[in-house]
Amino acid sequence: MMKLRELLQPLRFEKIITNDNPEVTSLEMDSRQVKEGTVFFCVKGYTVDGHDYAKQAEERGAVAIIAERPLPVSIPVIVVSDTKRAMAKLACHFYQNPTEKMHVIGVTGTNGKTTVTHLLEKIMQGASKKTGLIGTMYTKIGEEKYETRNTTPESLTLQHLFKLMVDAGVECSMMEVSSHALHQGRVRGCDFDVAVFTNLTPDHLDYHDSIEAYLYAKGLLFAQMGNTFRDKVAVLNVDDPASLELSRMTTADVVTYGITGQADVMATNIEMNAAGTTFTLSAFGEEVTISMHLIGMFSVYNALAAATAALVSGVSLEGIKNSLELVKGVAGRFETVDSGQNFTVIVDYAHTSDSLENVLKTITGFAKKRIFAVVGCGGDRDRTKRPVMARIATKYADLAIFTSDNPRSEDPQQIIKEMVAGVEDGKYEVIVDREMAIKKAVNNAESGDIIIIAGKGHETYQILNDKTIHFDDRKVASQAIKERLTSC
Ligand SMILES: CC(=O)N[C@H]1[C@@H](OP(=O)(O)OP(=O)(O)OC[C@H]2O[C@@H](n3ccc(=O)[nH]c3=O)[C@H](O)[C@@H]2O)O[C@H](CO)[C@@H](O)[C@@H]1O[C@H](C)C(=O)N[C@@H](C)C(=O)N[C@H](CCC(=O)O)C(=O)O
Ligand SMILES: Nc1ncnc2c1ncn2[C@@H]1O[C@H](COP(=O)(O)OP(=O)(O)OP(=O)(O)O)[C@@H](O)[C@H]1O
Ligand SMILES: N[C@H](CCC[C@H](N)C(=O)O)C(=O)O
Ligand SMILES: [Mg+2]
Repeated sequence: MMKLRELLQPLRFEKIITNDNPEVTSLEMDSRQVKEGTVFFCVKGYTVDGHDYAKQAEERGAVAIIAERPLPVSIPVIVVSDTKRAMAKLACHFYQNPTEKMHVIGVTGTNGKTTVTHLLEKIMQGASKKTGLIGTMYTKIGEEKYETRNTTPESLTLQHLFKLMVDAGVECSMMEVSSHALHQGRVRGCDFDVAVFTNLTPDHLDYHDSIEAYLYAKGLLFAQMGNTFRDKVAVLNVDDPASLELSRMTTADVVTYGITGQADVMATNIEMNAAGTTFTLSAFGEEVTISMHLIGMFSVYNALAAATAALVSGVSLEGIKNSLELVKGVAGRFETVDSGQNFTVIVDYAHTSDSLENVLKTITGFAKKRIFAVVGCGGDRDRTKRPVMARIATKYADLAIFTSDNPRSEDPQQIIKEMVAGVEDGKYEVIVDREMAIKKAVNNAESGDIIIIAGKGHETYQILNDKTIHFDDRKVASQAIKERLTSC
């Protein structure tokens, strides 16, 4: 709680005309969440204009409104030039700059953010730190989970979550920082101690105008670490050419990791099989051998990214090894479904061309028989990845089954048509209904075959035009396997 005038103090260059000084109980940008004592921020969105909800906010008990123009309400309206900028600033002030009170690690990049933050969570917990985590699947404070709508929430939610973490005694917080969030300024005011870059490959080109614009958005995380030498560290993937550009955008110390290029933290002697991966991790003149359950070259990169961030955060190599070796996996990422069948079923969150190619290459490395790939592409998302993902699926799989993955407002048949346009060679079938597509793969698999069901991972829903239905690839696959086994 805070008085209005105190809340507005950080707005140094805005003209504030009000003599009122009510008690402020909360900050909201959604009129439907407004309560008695709320300060409501009017944000011009991609769908509607929050200024149109000022009256509703007043009726629900708002005590003041922050907006970009005067509004016909009887509570004070503070007119600012950019509501979102003011919102991030006031959120930090209202919640007492929580990120300055913890060690905060931000992770950005096209693929691997959820995995790296989860690996880091385990490593920091192994080092006896109380942890917080914000990302695609949930926000976690200690072991308690909170649902969030976006991978990286809007500043008001974000600062509130960080405040809850501080109150709960969290010492180290890991968060995924999406390019959308960076571009929209959702993380303004966050005091990142370490920023990690995983990789940059094409995605979200519906939102960002070009791959350069996409990279620029990612770069904001590193630029945002400030321009003074303050013990900040940028952890960059030396094997990804985008890292060079990112290093130019930051004044933080740069610590690199990699496999092929020369880096500060390296993985060598990599040996992989279907059960796990062993490699030598060397860093600053020391080395350890790590045997982890995660598989695939991309998992070695994720382990390196997490290990490097942990090292620069003060965790020992031995501690990192011990924690990484305990990790069984991350939900929905290369997660196997075992319901007593004699073939392998893997559910994975690959929803970009690069991630799909990575998982399929990994599977090809240990497949002894056929590979079935059940793949779809999201509606209202980057259309350029559709033909590429279909081409990759047919290149590596013996049979690709194209199906639906959250068609949202689009016609699922049309999405699949755009996928099919990319097929150059190889066998594919189209089964629009995802359940039927999974059943087809399960019913056709024989002993030793591998089915990869890609795109939805941990998701427990399918977003259709007019409704969202419950849908869990792991449950659907397990059910299909059981039905097949009982019918034999
Ligand atoms: C394109 C995009 O980023 N949209 C985000 C944006 O929504 P929007 O601009 O459409 O909001 P809007 O519906 O127009 O509403 C504008 C304002 O009016 C307010 N409003 C609206 C209705 C009402 O009755 N009363 C009211 O006050 C809203 O609360 C809001 O303040 O602001 C919302 C609130 O912060 C976000 O939840 C929403 O994310 C949507 C759900 C989304 O799908 N975003 C994706 C693209 C995204 O951000 N993804 C990244 C991850 C990507 C990745 O890692 O691969 C992420 O960080 O989640
Ligand atoms: N380092 C990596 N390089 C390439 N592909 C990866 C990497 N790590 C994971 N993947 C693939 O990407 C998928 C998504 O991984 P993860 O959820 O960790 O990424 P993310 O960056 O959090 O994705 P999102 O943008 O949806 O939040 C995995 O299921 C796997 O197929
Ligand atoms: N963070 C990603 C997740 C995509 C997951 C996939 N299942 C889809 O719906 O396209 C996005 O919102 O673009
Ligand atoms: Mg994620």
